[in-house]
Amino acid sequence: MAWDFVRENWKNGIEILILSIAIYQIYRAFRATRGARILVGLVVILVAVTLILFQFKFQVITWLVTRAAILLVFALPVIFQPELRNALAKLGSSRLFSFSNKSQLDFLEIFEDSVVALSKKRIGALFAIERDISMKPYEETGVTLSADFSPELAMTIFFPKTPLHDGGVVISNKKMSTAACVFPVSQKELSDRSIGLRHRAAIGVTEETDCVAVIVSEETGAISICMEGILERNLGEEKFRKRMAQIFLSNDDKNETSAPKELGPEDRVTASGDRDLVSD
Ligand SMILES: Nc1ncnc2c1ncn2[C@@H]1O[C@H](COP(=O)(O)OP(=O)(O)OP(=O)(O)O)[C@@H](O)[C@H]1O
Repeated sequence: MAWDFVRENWKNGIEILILSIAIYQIYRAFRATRGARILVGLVVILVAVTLILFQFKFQVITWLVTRAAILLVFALPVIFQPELRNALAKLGSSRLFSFSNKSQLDFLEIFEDSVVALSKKRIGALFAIERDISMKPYEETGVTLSADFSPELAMTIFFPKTPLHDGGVVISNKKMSTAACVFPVSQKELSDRSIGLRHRAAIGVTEETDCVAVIVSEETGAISICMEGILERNLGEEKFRKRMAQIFLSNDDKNETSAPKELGPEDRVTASGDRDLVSD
């Protein structure tokens, strides 16, 4: 009996499973976005109205609601325009910036050291490391540098009251491409009201592109990483370096990554030590 039931309905079971996974994945992708709230609101109104109409059988209102539901289908791409744009851009792009060789690994190490030095000196900073999606629209808001990354330059740019310290630095292909860039400030309602504009700009730019933002808080010196609009705050030095390696060093680079990690601290190019530009 039970076997017959399974034989007759296994296809329905698989269908339900596929649909559940798809709906859950869509929910996961969109739950933190502004569009999700609008959609939930619309769906709740639609379900409530449908239930009322089903109960009372109002013909004219039923006709109107059915037409409105069709309009909703056309409205969805507009409501989810930022999310769709992001998803399509990710789909159509290829990986241009992966740390796959020694020079790139060196860059990562210098970058980490610079961020740690900025943190120790409590110099507020915001970096956006470009990956697959172009950051051109944000680069256009800033001042072109096209300079090799160096701890000295990072310090000079973000040193308070200098002309370029306001805004973010875009790092593209291991170079500091632009400084003083204005990033989109996230519209997401943040539970933590203490999160200021620098961190919100990091959330905003990583919501719009696939870049990795690294933030140093001027107030506390805390280092944070932001990806896909998710902020990982107050990472200590060790955790910051570990997360950067996890993000940028893919599995097939393991052999190359292990070598520099074995170097002692004296072998590293540090922003403090010899290269100290700004006194504590
Ligand atoms: N849209 C933006 N794009 C890039 N940088 C921005 C943007 N808005 C603000 N900033 C930067 O953030 C600085 C102000 O930071 P604010 O104190 O509001 O933020 P915060 O997240 O609390 O950071 P901190 O912990 O460093 O104080 C500005 O001086 C500017 O350099």
